[in-house]
Amino acid sequence: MTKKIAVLPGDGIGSEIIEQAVRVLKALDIPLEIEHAPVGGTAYDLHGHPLPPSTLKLAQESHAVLFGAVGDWKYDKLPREHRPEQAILGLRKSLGLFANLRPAILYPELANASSLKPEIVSGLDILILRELTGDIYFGTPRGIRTATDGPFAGSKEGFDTMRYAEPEIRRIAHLGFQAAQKRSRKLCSVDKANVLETSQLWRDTVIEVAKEYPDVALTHMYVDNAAMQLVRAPRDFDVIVTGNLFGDILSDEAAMLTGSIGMLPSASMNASGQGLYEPSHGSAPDIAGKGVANPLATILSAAMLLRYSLDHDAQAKRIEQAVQRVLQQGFRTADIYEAGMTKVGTAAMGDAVLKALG
Ligand SMILES: NC(=O)c1ccc[n+]([C@@H]2O[C@H](COP(=O)([O-])OP(=O)(O)OC[C@H]3O[C@@H](n4cnc5c(N)ncnc54)[C@H](O)[C@@H]3O)[C@@H](O)[C@H]2O)c1
Ligand SMILES: CC(C)[C@H](C(=O)O)[C@@H](O)C(=O)O
Ligand SMILES: [Mg+2]
Repeated sequence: MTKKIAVLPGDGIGSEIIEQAVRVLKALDIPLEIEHAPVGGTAYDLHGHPLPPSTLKLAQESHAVLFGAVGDWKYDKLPREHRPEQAILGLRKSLGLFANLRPAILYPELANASSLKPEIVSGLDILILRELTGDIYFGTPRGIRTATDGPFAGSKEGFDTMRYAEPEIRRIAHLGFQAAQKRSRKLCSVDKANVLETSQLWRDTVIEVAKEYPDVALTHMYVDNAAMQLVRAPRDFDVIVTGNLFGDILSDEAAMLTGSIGMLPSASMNASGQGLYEPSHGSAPDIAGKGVANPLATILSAAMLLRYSLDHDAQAKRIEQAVQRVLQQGFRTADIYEAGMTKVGTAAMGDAVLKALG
């Protein structure tokens, strides 16, 4: 049966990197119906909304969404609901994409590109499981108001609400334990339970859920320590489960262990297996339009799409092996370049992956 894929390139480098991932998908001989739609600032300019109803409808009707990136500094002065980032947040919330998988894997060929020394990072393979539809990202009330008490009464104050419901923590915790069972049976839950009530409930709930997974070794770590341990001894981690905000920050940190944020793919899944696949990075306005962005995180996200939403594990592996092959052949975009390698732009990296598919 032909599967429908919604392709939402977005802003900045979004269209450059998505183009390469779509070329790879089309080269696989899998019957796919691929439909593009505008999102983010691009959609705001066209339709006055970063997530137009037609784009949301396409995403809802598709088996999977392949997403580029959204955002540009030029929209920073818009009211929040019109900003490009609301598109990705809106898609996550509307599609119920609560589980965000961000695998940080160091390809051996990039050992010198990592921000850490090869002896600390070689063989790195960790999975950050980030809860994606709760936390301070979506909690209400939020806003900017005049403070009525405290030393700053009378001044403007910004406020947000961090919140997690117990079932919300429970469902991501289950996925964390199940992911750990398929790997090395180690799960580290990251929170800030020494300060935050939300985190206390998080920790208590994860401990409850752990009773159903006696074969998994559960540890807990405060997020500040986790940020430190990730650069001190990253291989001590296997699966990390954490909330939306901490997961956002820790996954960018983990990306640099793999050589570049341009290497970190992601899958965001809902309860019925529908997924949105996107690189973990943003629209990179500083390099947009120059043809130099690394498309590999997006190409690897397309591999995750095949694995998790279309059940084409063999084709997913084919892409992952092709990526490894181009790295072995010495092709490097600027972000992972080192002397002696062949520096290529976005499209030439796409060409190399296509060729390496075999
Ligand atoms: N899911 C998303 O769409 C998403 C994710 C993160 C940030 N953003 C948005 O993107 C915009 C820019 O944010 P930012 O600068 O903080 O983060 P960013 O991830 O866009 O860029 C951070 C740095 O990484 C580099 N970089 C990112 N992707 C790269 C790639 N594929 N190849 C080579 N270098 C790459 C950039 O050039 C920049 O120097 C903002 O509007 C932000 O809100 C969107
Ligand atoms: C653009 C922004 C809303 C998004 C997030 O914070 O989740 C991004 O940083 C990410 O990691 O996907
Ligand atoms: Mg982020």
